[in-house]
Amino acid sequence: MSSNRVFDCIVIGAGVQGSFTAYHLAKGNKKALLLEQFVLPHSRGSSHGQTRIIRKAYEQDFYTHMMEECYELWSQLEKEAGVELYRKTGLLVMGPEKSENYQQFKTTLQKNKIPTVILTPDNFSKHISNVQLNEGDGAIVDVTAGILYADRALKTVQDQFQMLGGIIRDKEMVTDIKPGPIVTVSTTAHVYQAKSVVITAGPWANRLLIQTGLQLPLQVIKINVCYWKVKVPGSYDLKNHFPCFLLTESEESKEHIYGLPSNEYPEMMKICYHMGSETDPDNRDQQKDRSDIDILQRYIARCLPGLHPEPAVVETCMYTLTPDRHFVLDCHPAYRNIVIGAGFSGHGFKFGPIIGKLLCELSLGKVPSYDLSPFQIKRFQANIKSSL
Ligand SMILES: Cc1cc2nc3c(=O)[nH]c(=O)nc-3n(C[C@H](O)[C@H](O)[C@H](O)COP(=O)(O)OP(=O)(O)OC[C@H]3O[C@@H](n4cnc5c(N)ncnc54)[C@H](O)[C@@H]3O)c2cc1C
Ligand SMILES: O=C(O)[C@@H]1CCCCN1
Repeated sequence: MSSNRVFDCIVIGAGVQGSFTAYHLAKGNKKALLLEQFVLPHSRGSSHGQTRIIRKAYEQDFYTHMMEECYELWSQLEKEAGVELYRKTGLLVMGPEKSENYQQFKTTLQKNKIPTVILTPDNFSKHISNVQLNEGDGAIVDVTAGILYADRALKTVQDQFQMLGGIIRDKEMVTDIKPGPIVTVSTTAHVYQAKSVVITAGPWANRLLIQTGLQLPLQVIKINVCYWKVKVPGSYDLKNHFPCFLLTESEESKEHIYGLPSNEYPEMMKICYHMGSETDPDNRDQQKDRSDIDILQRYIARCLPGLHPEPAVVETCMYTLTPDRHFVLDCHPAYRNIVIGAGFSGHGFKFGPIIGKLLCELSLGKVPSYDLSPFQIKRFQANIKSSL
């Protein structure tokens, strides 16, 4: 095989996780190829759109710990590329004061000494206008949180990868993976070989993994990304320091509702429901369920009086959920040189730089920088399908 088809590592899928993995490989002077089935940039996976939330507020300590370094890596990338990717806004976490989930957020923030502000029903409206705090709800602000400019971040990391000598081939769908000490990867255009392969295929992960005899318990869901028009200009604006928010549960639902200050479209706030209906990633537009939008409408009419309770714009994105909502970051159980990054369960974007670093370490056979036991495949033992 000609040397321009032979690599140290091939990364399959140029979403946020694959792009950061490729970038870390190139930074470590590895010859890396990043393959993408669609023409870049595209909006058919999980990493498109202008914004994502970045936060240290989490229910589990291990995510908060990873975010400490991750903030530094985002900032390094900003400096390296001379591009602004993060804007601090704070994240207002609200939820029934006595509920387990709200208490987990609060405890993790406080235990890890993350800068916070606690709001009480008495001083809430002095700090946050145009939001009705549910009766019995607590409110705590993760001051470190903010917005990541997602599309810009994706382009930046792909550009940096190429500047470091990395190769991206888009419009090349991987059609076959042949495991072995040297892995052979066939696409719709060529055949390549590499010492290791990283699969970061988002909602299509199981489609690729089946070729290696493995199926993970992943569920792909469609998210309606809704933008709501403000009644009074400026009232939920980034410029007026309106924060991101996350509601752990409400009268309307046990699932999170979350929002970002108006930014991408003038005077529209992005508010979404952290759940959706199962979909086939190639036919996601056929999934027309809008019960999530009904839940949002009811909440907005009740608690966000400055918004019209009708979505003005609805876009589409997908989550790939694991049963416990924790990521999969592991080597293939039968082939140690095939590494899997999957199941980011609707909260993986902010971790891109650290996930890229970890997947790169796994692909090089190095000891990973963090304890990856929460992310191992063997936790699914009971519901894993394998023909191995
Ligand atoms: C509405 C919404 C809001 C979110 N909000 C947040 C947030 O606020 N904060 C946060 O941290 N995270 C958030 N997330 C989650 C985050 O965006 C995802 O976890 C992350 O984008 C997943 O990235 P990925 O690289 O795994 O998947 P993807 O972006 O889907 O990338 C996978 C890529 O693999 C390619 N591919 C698949 N199969 C093949 C093949 N056979 N050959 C070649 N290429 C292939 C696909 O085309 C795709 O480009 C949100 C997600 C959604 C949908
Ligand atoms: O990862 C995040 O920060 C958001 C929180 C709410 C649900 C969607 N993802």
